[in-house]
Amino acid sequence: MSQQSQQDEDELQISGPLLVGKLQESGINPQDIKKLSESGLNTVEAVAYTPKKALMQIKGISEQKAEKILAEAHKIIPLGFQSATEVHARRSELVHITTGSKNLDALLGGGIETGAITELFGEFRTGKSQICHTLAVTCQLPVDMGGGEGKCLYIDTEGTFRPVRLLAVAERLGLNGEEVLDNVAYARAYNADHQNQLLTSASALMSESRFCLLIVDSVMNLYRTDFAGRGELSARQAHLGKFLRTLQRLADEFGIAVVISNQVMSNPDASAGPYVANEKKPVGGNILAHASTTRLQLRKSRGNTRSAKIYDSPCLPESETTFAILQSGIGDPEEDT
Ligand SMILES: Nc1ncnc2c1ncn2[C@@H]1O[C@H](COP(=O)(O)OP(=O)(O)OP(=O)(O)O)[C@@H](O)[C@H]1O
Repeated sequence: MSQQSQQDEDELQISGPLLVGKLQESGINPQDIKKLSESGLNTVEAVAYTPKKALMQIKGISEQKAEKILAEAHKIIPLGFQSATEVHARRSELVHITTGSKNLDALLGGGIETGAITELFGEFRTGKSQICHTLAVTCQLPVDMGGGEGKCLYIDTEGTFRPVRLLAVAERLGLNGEEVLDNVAYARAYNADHQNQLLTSASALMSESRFCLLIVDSVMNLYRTDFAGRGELSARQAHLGKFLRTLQRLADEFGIAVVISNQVMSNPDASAGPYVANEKKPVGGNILAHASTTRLQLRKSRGNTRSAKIYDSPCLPESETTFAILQSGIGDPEEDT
């Protein structure tokens, strides 16, 4: 093991999630631990959050074994009630990752929240992918500079990932371009099943070193092509639900920020819901709406300026701001001189 990865592992063990191997000390046998880890359950937290039924779907894990594993995991990770004071103290430690734009950060209460899913939706060219590229770099900054001091995982479903855009952001921030690229783990997803499977590899990577951001750009693209037609809608939503639950689990387990971009479609029933007439709404239905902690709507404005509006958030007001897409990544309109 290299010095760097040993250091990463030590850091994870001190402050981060507990690796699933810890269950061996509780009497779970190493073969069963290997099976858990091969199914994407790389931490004790992941095991503790998994329902018994799902554990029993792992080949070689019987009901009795699943009960024993869960009982031991719950001894280490208690899932009961806690006081609001404790919740408040934990939440005040949450890190926010800067978007590169002061306006956008202020709108988001400091930046992109870790431990949660943030959805960016809007028409093409509204800046969704550009925000993702900028975040892949800013997340690597120290916490006092608006970063999360961690690496980034980037799942690209559209083939629009461009490392050269990361280099431009790195240059602006005075970071070493080579190191910045090394800290981004990239995967192109080719179909909805593959997109789902990539989360298993993502979980394994996150249990090896410190990641603080997972990007999926864009979340619905492959679902829209793999599940065409109304007849497949319920199968699509079930598949999507599983994908989003895993994303949320990873956010909880590793304390990472999850950012998903999403497309929009014309709203056939403009009178229903909060979207006014002629406005396009995000795809993915209620399942996606409920899975996203914060939903940010992006719109095109003049030139390289874009507007962003909080559409749904548990604690942010529905306000609006503007930002700019610059050669050096996301910034503010006034920077563009
Ligand atoms: N190097 C650059 N410098 C400045 N602006 C750029 C640069 N590269 C791309 N842009 C601008 O970014 C915009 C595209 O944004 P982005 O790729 O984030 O769109 P999107 O919302 O992800 O759209 P889509 O749904 O098509 O993927 C375009 O207006 C383009 O001009």
